[in-house]
Amino acid sequence: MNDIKLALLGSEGAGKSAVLVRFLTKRFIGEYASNANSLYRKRLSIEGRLLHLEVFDPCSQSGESRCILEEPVEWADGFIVVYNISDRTSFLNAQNILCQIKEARGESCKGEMDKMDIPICLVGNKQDLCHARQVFEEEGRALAQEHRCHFQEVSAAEDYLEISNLFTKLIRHVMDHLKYRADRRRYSGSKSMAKLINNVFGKRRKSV
Ligand SMILES: Nc1nc2c(ncn2[C@@H]2O[C@H](COP(=O)(O)OP(=O)(O)OP(=O)(O)O)[C@@H](O)[C@H]2O)c(=O)[nH]1
Repeated sequence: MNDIKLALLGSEGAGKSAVLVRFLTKRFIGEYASNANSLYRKRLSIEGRLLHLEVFDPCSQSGESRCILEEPVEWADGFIVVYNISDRTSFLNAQNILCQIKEARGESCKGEMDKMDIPICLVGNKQDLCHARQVFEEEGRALAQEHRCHFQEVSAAEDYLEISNLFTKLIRHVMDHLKYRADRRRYSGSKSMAKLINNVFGKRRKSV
């Protein structure tokens, strides 16, 4: 069984827990405990493969500080960065978080990236509050393009299908990313083994 680890990041009140609870239970409760870090587990099957999903929903009550990010960025295979479309500050914070993920993973914020990008989905939540919109959908899409990540506007209060689809898309990307990294490790491992064999036996073979 494959283990997939996701982390939800974003400003306080952006709706991280609401998005996650919607995905896990199909429900919108309205109020969510936000004074502790939570780790949710779910078993699911994608493309016939049984997966063990873990999602980290960090407590963000202590503000927008960098230290909240450090643990989940190290731990997670993929990220859901949530902002509230009716709160521009949360969008600016999402922008910072995207940069911090890239920096922590050793990639420049906007520069050329690896062929296989870090699996991230930027989510503009609270789409039902479009009368109070402070962030245009195009801005979210442009930010996602700049960081080469998925993008989706949703309403945890009203949608299930879009939220479920975005999780599925991200999990598929994580599966591809993990496979890509494992293949690269295997390839560089066999390359250094070939080099070692060459170093040990290569010269002797020449002199025979
Ligand atoms: N109208 C509307 N309200 C939402 C939506 N999603 C979440 N909320 C409300 O926004 C508030 C914050 O939601 P949470 O899910 O607790 O947000 P959070 O990002 O987990 O917050 P912290 O745990 O404090 O970081 C709650 O009152 C939710 O009911 C949405 O899609 N639409």
